[in-house]
Amino acid sequence: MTTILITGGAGYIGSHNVKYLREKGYDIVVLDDLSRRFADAVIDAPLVKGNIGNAALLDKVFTTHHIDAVLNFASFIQVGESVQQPSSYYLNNVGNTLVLLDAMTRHGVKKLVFSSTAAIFGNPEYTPIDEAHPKNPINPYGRSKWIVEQLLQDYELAYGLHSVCLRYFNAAGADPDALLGERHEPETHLIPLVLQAASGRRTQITVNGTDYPTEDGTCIRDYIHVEDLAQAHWLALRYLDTHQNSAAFNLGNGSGYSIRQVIDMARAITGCNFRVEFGPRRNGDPSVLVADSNLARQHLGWNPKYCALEDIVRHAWAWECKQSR
Ligand SMILES: NC(=O)c1ccc[n+]([C@@H]2O[C@H](COP(=O)([O-])OP(=O)(O)OC[C@H]3O[C@@H](n4cnc5c(N)ncnc54)[C@H](O)[C@@H]3O)[C@@H](O)[C@H]2O)c1
Ligand SMILES: O=c1ccn([C@@H]2O[C@H](COP(=O)(O)OP(=O)(O)O[C@H]3O[C@H](CO)[C@@H](O)[C@H](O)[C@H]3O)[C@@H](O)[C@H]2O)c(=O)[nH]1
Repeated sequence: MTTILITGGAGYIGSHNVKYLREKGYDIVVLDDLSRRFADAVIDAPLVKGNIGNAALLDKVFTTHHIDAVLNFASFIQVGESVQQPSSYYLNNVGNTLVLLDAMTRHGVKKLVFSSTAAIFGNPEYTPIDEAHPKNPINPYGRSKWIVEQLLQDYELAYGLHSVCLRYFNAAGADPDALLGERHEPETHLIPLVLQAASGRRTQITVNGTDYPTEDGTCIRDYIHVEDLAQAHWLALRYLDTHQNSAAFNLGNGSGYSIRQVIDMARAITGCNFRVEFGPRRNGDPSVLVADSNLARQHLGWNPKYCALEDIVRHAWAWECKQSR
C-alpha cells in the first residue's frame, strides 16, 4: 500500500485530492495547520494539525508513517494579500516549504508533487502559455512559487529529490458528488463569488474592469475543474514512480472565458438574475491567461473530463446550493 503525505489537505484543492486518491486506493495522511480552517473537508483520512515549517512534527509524521511521496498544497494563495504582506508569503511559501523539503531529504522521501501556478509567468508575452514561456512573476505570490520551482532543481541535483511542478491556471468547480467544494475565507475567486450572488449570499458581483483589450472588455481566464487537477496529481505520482527525473506542466483547458461569459453561464445554470456592477480594474490582473497543456497530455497522459465551463459552473452551483441552504 502506497502512503502519501498531503500537506494543505484541508484546503480547496488538497481536499479534493484526498478524496480522489483514497478512491484510487492510496493511504493518505493529511498535514494542515488549519490556518485557513475547514477540518471537515478532510474525508476518510487522518488529519495531523500542524505546520509544514515544524521540523520536529515532520520528523514524527515521517517516522510514524511510511511515506512514499508528498503532495504539497500548503501555502498562502492570495495575490493581493501577497503584495501587502510579502514577508508572510515568503516565510510560508518558501521558508516553510524548505523545512518540508529538508525533512523529506532526512527521511529519504524522494518524490514530491508541488502546487505551482500560472502566476509564475506574469503578463503573458504570447498565448496560449506553454512551459517554455518566460517566467516573470509580477507579485510576491507568483515569485514565491517560482523560487520554490527553481530551488527544487538544486534539491534534485544535490539530494536526488524528484519533483513534478503542476502549474494550475484557474482552479474551479467542485466534487461531482457535491461532498466537497470551494471554500476560501475570505473568498476572492470569481466563480464562487458569482454563485454566491446567485444564491443570495451576496448582494451583487462586481466586474473588475471593462476596458481590457479583449472582445467584451473583461479579463479572460482558463478555468480548470478541480477534479481534473486531482487526476493530474494522481498521474504525476505515477510519473514519479516510473521516471528518475523532475518535470513541470501547465494545467488548463486551453480555452479562455471572459468574466461576462462566466456571469452569463452562471445566470443560465442557476436561473437567477443577480445584480452585476462594473468597477475599476484590479491591480496586477493580466488581460488573458490561457494554458497550453499539451505537454501534460503527452507526458502524463492527462485527459481532463470536465472541460466545459458549463460542467464547472454546474458542479460549483450544486455545492453553493448546499452551503446556502
Ligand atoms: N485556487 C487556485 O485557483 C490555485 C491556482 C494555482 C495554484 N494554486 C495553489 O494550490 C494550492 C492549494 O490552493 P487552494 O485554493 O486549495 O488553497 P486553500 O487555502 O484552500 O488551501 C491551502 C491549505 O493549506 C493550509 N496551509 C497553509 N499554510 C500552511 C502551513 N504552513 N502548514 C500547514 N498547512 C498550511 C491551509 O490551512 C489550507 O487548508 C496552493 O499552493 C495554491 O498556491 C491554487
Ligand atoms: O469579484 C470578482 C472577483 C474576480 N474578478 C475577476 O475575475 C478574474 C479571475 O479572478 P480570480 O478568480 O480571483 O482568479 P485569478 O486572479 O485569475 O487567480 C487565480 O488563478 C491564478 C492562475 O491563473 C492563480 O495563480 C491564483 O492563485 C488564483 O487565485 C480576474 O480578472 C478578476 O479581477 C472580478 O471581476 N470580480
